[in-house]
Amino acid sequence: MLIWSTPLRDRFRNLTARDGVLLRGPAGWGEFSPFWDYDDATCVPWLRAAVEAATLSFPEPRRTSVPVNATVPAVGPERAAEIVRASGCATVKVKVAQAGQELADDLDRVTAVRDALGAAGRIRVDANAAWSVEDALVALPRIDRAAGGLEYAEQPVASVEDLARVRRAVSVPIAADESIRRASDPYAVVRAEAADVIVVKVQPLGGVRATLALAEELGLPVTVSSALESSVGIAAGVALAAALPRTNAAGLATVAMFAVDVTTDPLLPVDGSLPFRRVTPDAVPPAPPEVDRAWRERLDRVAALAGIDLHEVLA
Ligand SMILES: O=C(O)CCC(=O)C1=CC=C[C@@H](O)[C@@H]1C(=O)O
Ligand SMILES: [Mg+2]
Repeated sequence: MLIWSTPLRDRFRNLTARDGVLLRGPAGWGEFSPFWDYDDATCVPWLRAAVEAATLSFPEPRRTSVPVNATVPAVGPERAAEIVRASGCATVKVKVAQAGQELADDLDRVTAVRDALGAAGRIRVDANAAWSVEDALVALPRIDRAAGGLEYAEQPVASVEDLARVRRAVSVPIAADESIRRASDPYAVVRAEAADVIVVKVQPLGGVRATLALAEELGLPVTVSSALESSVGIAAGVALAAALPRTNAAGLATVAMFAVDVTTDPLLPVDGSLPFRRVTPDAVPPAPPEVDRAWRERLDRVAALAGIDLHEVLA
């Protein structure tokens, strides 16, 4: 077992650092890295995903690489343009509706992204459920104009009912993220016709196979996205995107946000794509002792809750 920790280059999801556990099993390495604000029960599918990656091979890929989006946190316009240019990606996801910021900040950021990206690239935004319906109806048409057309808006509002309301009222396509990965009933999005696209993530949805099955049942166009994993976890996201019949540009270029990765051969985009491959952690940035201890205790608690004997599974 390896425990890693890295600072982030820019604040993201109110985080300035990211850490997690890497587990080695007969098939390779798996990652367990639920965010610290998740309780133990919520972490059970995250552990199942790690165990799957460590014990089973990835499903047969339909493609050897997957296109990815650059991810722009709620930074100022100059930094946003710099991230876009450095990424080489033709699709960019921009965070909007950050607490403490104004719509003007979102418009400046999105305008800078369009300038840096050029006319041909796609721009999507993610509000992480921060708007009310009223806010979304004001903000989305203005951001759509500043972007010169949005591919879609991810989780503009929190509830499935409100997503459906916003979707009916604006011309911008709507993607559901939290309404899929944090929901007890991901099918509610389909029943309510609340989204044009679903965003899926391997760890919160319990692994590559479980997520493939869910995506097939939901039947909507899919964007695979990361949970801000190290390259080990990102490899499982690439495996999912590579196995899907069709996929939008995936939100898997997030190792670029890390100051340090766990490998000397990180999964960073080349010409806007990531290759399908396993990752071996050969340069793990160690966690401070208290973080290391907290992960070991958390892993034990979640494994007990999940009924998983890690010694047996990973041996
Ligand atoms: O999708 C991307 O471009 C990057 C990943 C990403 O945005 C996220 C990763 C981890 C946690 C989430 O808050 C966030 C998201 O909301 O999609
Ligand atoms: Mg999201």
